[in-house]
Amino acid sequence: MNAAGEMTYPILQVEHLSMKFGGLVAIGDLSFEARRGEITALIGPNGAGKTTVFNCITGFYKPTEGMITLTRQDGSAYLLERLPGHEIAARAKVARTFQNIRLFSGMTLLENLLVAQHNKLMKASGYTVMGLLGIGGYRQASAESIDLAKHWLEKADLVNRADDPAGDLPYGAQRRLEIARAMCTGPELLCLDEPAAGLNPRESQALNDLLNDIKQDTGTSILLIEHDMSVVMQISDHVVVLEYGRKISDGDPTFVKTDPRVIAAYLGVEDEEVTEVLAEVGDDHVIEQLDAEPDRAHGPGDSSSMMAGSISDTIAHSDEYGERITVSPGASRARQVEEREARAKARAAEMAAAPASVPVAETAPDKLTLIKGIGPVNARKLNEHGVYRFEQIASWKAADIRAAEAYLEFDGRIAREDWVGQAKRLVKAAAKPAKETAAEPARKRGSKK
Ligand SMILES: Nc1ncnc2c1ncn2[C@@H]1O[C@H](COP(=O)(O)OP(=O)(O)OP(=O)(O)O)[C@@H](O)[C@H]1O
Repeated sequence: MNAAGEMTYPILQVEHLSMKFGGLVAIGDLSFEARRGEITALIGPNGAGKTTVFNCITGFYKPTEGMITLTRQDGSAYLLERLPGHEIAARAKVARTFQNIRLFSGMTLLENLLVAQHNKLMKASGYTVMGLLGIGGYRQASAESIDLAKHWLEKADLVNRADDPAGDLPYGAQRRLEIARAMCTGPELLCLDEPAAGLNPRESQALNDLLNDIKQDTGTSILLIEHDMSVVMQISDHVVVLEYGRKISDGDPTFVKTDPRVIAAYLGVEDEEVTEVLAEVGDDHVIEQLDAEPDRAHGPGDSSSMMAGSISDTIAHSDEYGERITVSPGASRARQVEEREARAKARAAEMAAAPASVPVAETAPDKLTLIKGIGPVNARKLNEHGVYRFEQIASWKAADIRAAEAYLEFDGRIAREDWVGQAKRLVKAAAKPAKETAAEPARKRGSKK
């Protein structure tokens, strides 16, 4: 309910959305809302499932499970997962842009915006040649379309180039033209897939201005996928963060920016980078939270990355080498979680108590930070638990990895970053010069014979 006492429904409600591609679960039990008249950003690392969510909303994919409800200003509601793609645009009034610019590059800017209004013009023509010749409402509709196109060219700061081919525009201007074209369809929800990708700071600013204009002047709600945090943080009213197809944070930009789950999981950065981000944020509270136990209030906490919302499926993804990675066998059953954590803690304690396979005192410890993914903070934590050597990490079995992940609160990350493989390679590299040195005299002796 708003201040005037009217019921206000979110424009978009995504409920328990799942999308599977064969055995791969790209989205798992995702729920979030986009509020009317606001800019909602959907962010997350590469492969988090953002574009898949867009594709489900705009009818490119039919979700495996879940419900996507769009409620228009007049109160009419549409279940988008049941509508054919073209009706999502025409009836539910959802428009979108793509990660890769899709303009008619040989047509002028004005023509691009008129083509976007093709459906409206054809309707006005009554689908007859007579209509196209100017009888009936066609002439008026055509004039209105030109006015609308000019209006959006002005808003996008492109009116001076109305008669140039779209392909001649600089990249940032092409992005704005795409948005202007989408606005010519009169959407109530505008979905933008990485509109700031490849823009320089000046172009990013022009984009921010255009999106703010759209929000303020037309009341159009915007759903935005974006990697450029300067855009996200400046213009969004609400941010939803995904990781591996699941929601890990949801709130206003200030909340999300300082959410340890986002810093640790979304940014997926080295410890030192996390520390830098925290230093920038200047929030001791966040640092305390990172050191503390998972925050159960924000999710079932079945994993150390503290995903919000329960999930009944195993989430799996391809890594960069095309291998499947199981992210988390999700279950919001607290008991199971506690048992698993207790097992992991016991294993971590065993690891700490067990004598290191190489006596630490005899040689200097290895520089664990050479393993990608281990920063100084976690190297210290590992040292505290008796792990000093690449050899120790190289010999980790699945249970050790789980224990270390539980201890470092790095759910799935150690496996994903293949610390064991990295450690093995480092052990091998360290052994190499020694072998070569040993082989050298033999070779020399051989050559004398
Ligand atoms: N059509 C498809 N068939 C099979 N797998 C797919 C398909 N579309 C997406 N995926 C997989 O789903 C997962 C999510 O992909 P998606 O493109 O939605 O992520 P994203 O968050 O948009 O990533 P990026 O930021 O890199 O664009 C990835 O593992 C991807 O490989």
